[in-house]
Amino acid sequence: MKTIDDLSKDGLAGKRVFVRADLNVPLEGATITDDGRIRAVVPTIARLAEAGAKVVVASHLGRPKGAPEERYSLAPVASRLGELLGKNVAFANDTVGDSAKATVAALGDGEVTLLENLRFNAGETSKDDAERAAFADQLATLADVYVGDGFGAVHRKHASVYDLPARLPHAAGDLIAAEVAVLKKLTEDVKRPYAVVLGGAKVSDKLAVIDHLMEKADRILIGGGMAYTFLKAQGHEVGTSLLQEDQLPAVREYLARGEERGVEFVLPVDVLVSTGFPDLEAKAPTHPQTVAADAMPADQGGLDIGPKTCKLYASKLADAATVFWNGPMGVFEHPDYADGTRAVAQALLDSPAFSVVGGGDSAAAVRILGFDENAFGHISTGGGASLEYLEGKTLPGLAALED
Ligand SMILES: Nc1ncnc2c1ncn2[C@@H]1O[C@H](COP(=O)(O)OP(=O)(O)O)[C@@H](O)[C@H]1O
Ligand SMILES: O=C(OP(=O)(O)O)[C@H](O)COP(=O)(O)O
Repeated sequence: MKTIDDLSKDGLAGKRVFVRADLNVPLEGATITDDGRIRAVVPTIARLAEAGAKVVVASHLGRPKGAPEERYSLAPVASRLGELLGKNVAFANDTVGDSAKATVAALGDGEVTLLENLRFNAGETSKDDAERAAFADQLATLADVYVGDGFGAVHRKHASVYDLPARLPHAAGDLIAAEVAVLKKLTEDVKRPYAVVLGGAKVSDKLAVIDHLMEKADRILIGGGMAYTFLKAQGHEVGTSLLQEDQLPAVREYLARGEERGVEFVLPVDVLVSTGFPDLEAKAPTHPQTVAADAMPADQGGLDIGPKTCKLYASKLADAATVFWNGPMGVFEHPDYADGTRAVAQALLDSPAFSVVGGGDSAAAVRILGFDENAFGHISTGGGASLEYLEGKTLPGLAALED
């Protein structure tokens, strides 16, 4: 992959450089609750601006369905990016429309603009090659050079990630280069025992990587929204919990294969349950009950791992030499359901293991719960992206940056 150093050889002053970042940060209303993903790409943007480039930054936020939705606007991110860069960031309130064209045309050398959410355009995520290509053609008119630095989205075959770099001279940004350097080590020389902790809410995406992880990991600990498909596969009631019904046969097969191959699956022994989903903005107390994982009431859902599970998971991480963790153990955004995630983070710090924490929300959780991010081996900005990288897959957004 070419780097910014390679691009710099031809000079960047006066060139419009499109930076595909992952600025998909957690928001409560218009308040950014963790700006880690913005800080992670600031060095790349600052460096390009210092070289005199006209920097056009673009990202997705959340999962809007191809049309504008106010709650997924990147406007709050433009302000924060400006504060972190120490310079004004002009915000274009569309992606390839009049506002974007005018804002980019008005950029002076060394100035920065942020475009509105790429996913407000159906072409960004379309499975139809021609539709994606048409959107990439429109994006290409806004730039002379492409820098891919949205590591968290490199596993997505999306127009700005995959199709656009084919249309412009391109290189990897400093964040992608740094992420790949660390994760590459985990694919080559992993010290054992190797434990993987999986949780979070993107259950279908992440269940798919377990097949391969079983070839690599000695132990797989399951929490968060992932846990209930496993508990159900074992025949337990999971009430109103997140459940990937169509994956039950696959999960049963994983459990059977794990037993055969000596890969240990560690599942919750107790969980916190409640009726309904907690209000993450008001954060009013919800009085959850702790129940055994095989005795969940049919009218309630699991929102965190329980105290016995926290102890069990800490013991399974204490003697690991390498740990990869993606996905919070519960709905950590609400204080009633943050203890499981806190316990796993603490267990990683107490363990001598080299620990990699990956994922927008996992990384945010570690910081929001007050842990020192520098105390972990590596905090990756990508969850699905790092899991698929570890799987050995060709990631569209990395392949597109190759020469
Ligand atoms: N039991 C659960 N039920 C519903 N959502 C959950 C549960 N456990 C965790 N979550 C949610 O998972 C989300 C993060 O999932 P995900 O996006 O997969 O992680 P990451 O961004 O780290 O890859 C958090 O917003 C958290 O509230
Ligand atoms: O948050 C992200 O991924 P992650 O939750 O796996 O870390 C990325 O921004 C990708 O978002 P997507 O999973 O909606 O494509």
